[in-house]
Amino acid sequence: MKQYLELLQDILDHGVQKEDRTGTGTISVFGRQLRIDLQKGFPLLTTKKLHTKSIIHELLWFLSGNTNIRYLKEKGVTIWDEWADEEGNLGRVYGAQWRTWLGPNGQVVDQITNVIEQIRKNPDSRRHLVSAWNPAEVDGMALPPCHYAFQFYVANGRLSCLFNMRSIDTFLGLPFNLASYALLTHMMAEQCDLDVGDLIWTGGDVHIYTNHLEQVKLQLSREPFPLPKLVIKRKPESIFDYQFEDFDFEGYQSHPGIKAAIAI
Ligand SMILES: Nc1nc(=O)c2c([nH]1)NC[C@@H]1CN(c3ccc(C(=O)N[C@@H](CCC(=O)O)C(=O)O)cc3)CN21
Ligand SMILES: O=c1ccn([C@H]2C[C@H](O)[C@@H](COP(=O)(O)O)O2)c(=O)[nH]1
Repeated sequence: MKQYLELLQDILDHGVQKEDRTGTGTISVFGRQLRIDLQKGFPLLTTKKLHTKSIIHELLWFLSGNTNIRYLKEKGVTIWDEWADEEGNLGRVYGAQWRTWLGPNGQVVDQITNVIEQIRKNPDSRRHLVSAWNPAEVDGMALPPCHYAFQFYVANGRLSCLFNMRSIDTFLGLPFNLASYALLTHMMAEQCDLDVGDLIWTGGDVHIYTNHLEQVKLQLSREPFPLPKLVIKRKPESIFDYQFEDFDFEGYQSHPGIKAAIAI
């Protein structure tokens, strides 16, 4: 994850001060890309301890199509609490767009099922795309999608994934997002009988909140450990049947966690 640490340094070196919606203040750069070879290990940060439980449950929750935080709360995951209403609803965020995109004539589009079917049947297609950015529904969401679209690509028996983010909380959010899409790529690859290839991240407004600067410097002072290996213990019937217990990050060695306030 040298690339991630280089990105933090890049923002420190080139970022401009920018006010933001949350009133916290950021330093920000515009337009960056990271490329991670998933054959070389699982991209879980080692320069601070990451809460893998939150990452796995959030992804399973997206895949289930659910947009109420009840499931997360039951699992002890609190990362979406601040954005939910009194009933726990977030509006038609990620899960709803991935699984039940609503078409003009009342049709319901399951983008995840469709993309898997297409990867299997027509691997060379250049249309393996899932979009969470639904302009007609953005106003009803607690937070418009930050990771708004992703695309798969098959070559030499390997599945690669490119995901796009419009706005990136580089210290708190991005380590979660990288691990989440890496996990999704491994699951999709297993379901399509492919190996994993590259994970490519593209970012628009890539920022560090000004109240994360000390934490960033601490992280940059640490020496990374070797990356862990993801073990998926079984191959379920479908992408929707994975359970938390199916995943193990073998050999995950990290520096201690670093506390930071989330900008709301
Ligand atoms: N400002 C901001 N940054 C984000 O990354 C973000 C949002 N807002 N809003 C929506 C979701 C929620 N996400 C979050 C929310 C909290 C943590 C966080 O506090 N992480 C702690 C551990 C918390 C835990 O897992 O229980 C960390 O140290 O990584 C991370 C991502 C990602 N997204
Ligand atoms: O998965 C996520 C979700 C959110 N973020 C960050 C990016 C921004 O710091 C905020 C969203 O604020 P906007 O004003 O809507 O851009 O949340 C993230 O990094 N990853």
